[in-house]
Amino acid sequence: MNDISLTHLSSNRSLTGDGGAAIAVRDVGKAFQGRVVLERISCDVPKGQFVVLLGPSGCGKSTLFRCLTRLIEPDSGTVTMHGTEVTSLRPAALKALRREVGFVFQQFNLVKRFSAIDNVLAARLATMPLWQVLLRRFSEQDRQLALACLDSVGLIDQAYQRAERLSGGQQQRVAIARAFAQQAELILADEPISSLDPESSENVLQILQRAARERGFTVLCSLHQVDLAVRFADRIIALRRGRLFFDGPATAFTSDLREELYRAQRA
Ligand SMILES: Nc1ncnc2c1ncn2[C@@H]1O[C@H](COP(=O)(O)OP(=O)(O)OP(=O)(O)O)[C@@H](O)[C@H]1O
Repeated sequence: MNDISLTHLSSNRSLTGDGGAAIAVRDVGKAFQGRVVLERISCDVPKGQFVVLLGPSGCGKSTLFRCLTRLIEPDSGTVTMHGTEVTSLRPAALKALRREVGFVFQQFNLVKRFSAIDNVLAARLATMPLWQVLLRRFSEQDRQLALACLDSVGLIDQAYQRAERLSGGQQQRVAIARAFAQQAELILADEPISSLDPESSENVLQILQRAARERGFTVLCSLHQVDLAVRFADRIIALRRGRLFFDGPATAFTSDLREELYRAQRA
């Protein structure tokens, strides 16, 4: 891999880590038709860490996830990302902020008939002038970056394969490579392994973990698999019935707490 690609593979922030929060959530509340789904949630996602959001089905994970970039509008509270208060942004600024976030979805959201590299290059469209977009004229530098991103998820040999011919795990890795190519500081991965087999799941989580540890990305990822969360995450945020249940290092999320989190749901 050449120098250009290596340079561009890190997120824009310093790898030394300056502490502080990439995302600060303060007193966020949300109700649907009068039913409270999130109750005054406050938590931080520290810069450069791999943070997993956990909790039983229906506890409000997706709602909180979507409130972060206002795909769902919170009723109250504030969300701040890298010092910008997301909750007070006007539509154009909000749109620009969303472009600074690498989203990874459960269903990959790839263009199936495009090759892996073209899907990754799609991340560069927002930075290109319209005429280049229309002609799909990507610069050599963008192509090198896309190849480097595919290489970093172990898919360099599949770069010109159509997305629809790749396995689910491979497609999710292309989606992660696309988020890398965006050079966003923050990756939000909403249940990225829920449709993958165990081996592919571990592979994807390893890639996200390395993105934080070795490249300085901040990664927030919602999961259902507690064991994998404890194994891979630096930090865990757990919700129970719309309230914050746990927010701390993964090593402090004991088996008793795990039991309690899910017992509460059954009660
Ligand atoms: N648009 C909506 N309108 C009404 N109720 C909603 C809406 N979105 C979510 N809910 C409700 O809010 C609660 C929390 O849903 P949410 O999807 O955030 O939970 P979750 O923890 O992500 O669940 P899962 O793990 O099953 O995906 C659920 O009871 C759900 O039915």
